[in-house]
Amino acid sequence: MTTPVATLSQARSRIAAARRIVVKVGSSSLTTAAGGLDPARLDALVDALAARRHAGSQVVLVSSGAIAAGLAPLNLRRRPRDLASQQAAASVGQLQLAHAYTASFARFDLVVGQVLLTADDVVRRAHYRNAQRTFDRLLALGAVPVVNENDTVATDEIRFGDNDRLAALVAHLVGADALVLLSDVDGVYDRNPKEPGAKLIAEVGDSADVDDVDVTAAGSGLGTGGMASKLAAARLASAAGIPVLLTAAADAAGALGPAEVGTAFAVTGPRLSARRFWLGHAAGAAGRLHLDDGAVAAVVGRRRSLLAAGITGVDGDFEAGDVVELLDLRGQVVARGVAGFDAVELPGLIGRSSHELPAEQRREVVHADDLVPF
Ligand SMILES: Nc1ncnc2c1ncn2[C@@H]1O[C@H](COP(=O)(O)OP(=O)(O)O)[C@@H](O)[C@H]1O
Ligand SMILES: N[C@@H](CCC(=O)OP(=O)(O)O)C(=O)O
Repeated sequence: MTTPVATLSQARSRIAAARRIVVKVGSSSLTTAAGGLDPARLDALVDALAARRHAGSQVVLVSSGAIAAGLAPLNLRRRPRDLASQQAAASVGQLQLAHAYTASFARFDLVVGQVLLTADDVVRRAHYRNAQRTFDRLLALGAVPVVNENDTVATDEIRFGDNDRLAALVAHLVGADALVLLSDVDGVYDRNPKEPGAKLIAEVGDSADVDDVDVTAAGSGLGTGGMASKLAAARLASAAGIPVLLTAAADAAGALGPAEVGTAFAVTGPRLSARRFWLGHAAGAAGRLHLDDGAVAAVVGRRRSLLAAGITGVDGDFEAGDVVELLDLRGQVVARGVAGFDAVELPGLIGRSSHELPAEQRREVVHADDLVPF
């Protein structure tokens, strides 16, 4: 169904008009049930991306499927559970993916560039600036960046965990105008879509509106995240000013044209500066600071710096410059920030007022400029 842009919801018209768009496709949409890439589906996706490119938009593709594509060549019958076997499968499958995209985009004289990222690459300021520069240059040169998690080197601690989240982070990193999540289901349903009577939710004004939706039904078994990780990614992007469309990969041509398919998420917050976005959302806090109620009120309520006097405990082995989580007395994460001290220095300082501390230690434990309250 094609609708004139003027009658589309605000989210849908922004997605239709987006100049720079990040599209994420899940494993289940690219592979056969037995494992191995499905060339027909991959080509159909690339047809839709190339059409959008030729209509004047810049496109960044976040593609899963490395692990699934590596199963058949390694004679693995199902997705392995242990990290080392997943990494081995991804190492084989990523080459197949890259080759398949290179050949498929070449049908349209489009060149692809591979970008493999770990969560660490986007949590470290110098790394994310490098990634940002690479994306910008690839796009300026007319290439289509094809992104995946760098599965072969990512350990549990530095994994994004799922590519839905990676896609939301990349959408912010590249300053995208829209994020499109393509899956094997054509949108968010009010319950397991396989249940009779399940209804598609076409528009989400505030992602809290879908907090109560049942997303526990398992997906294809080839992907990782399921619907819960897609909703979390949509929440992350829409809160940072990026509208999101979630639909089926089979509807990619419609979703990237002005067709009214899937579930559209309106933006719920302003664009954040790159620094504050990464601080708040990038994975991998290196430690935790426990705050008393007064410190929570100062940091979250009044946007003040965190001083040693309001800290009741310290966990983790972090260094000054690392990202840490700030927790209230009930154990809820209330903010994230950059530590101003190494963890080993803090036990001697916490709970003490500034005037009790030696001059060289009389400074903020987390400066307000380096702090993102939730
Ligand atoms: N409320 C819901 N609405 C839509 N899909 C849901 C819902 N709950 C569970 N799902 C399941 O989520 C699956 C999509 O997740 P997943 O298999 O991880 O996809 P992908 O490989 O595209 O990342 C769908 O196959 C669907 O069965
Ligand atoms: N990096 C992994 C991605 C795993 C993942 O998030 O899969 P999916 O849930 O299908 O998007 C791979 O390429 O297999």
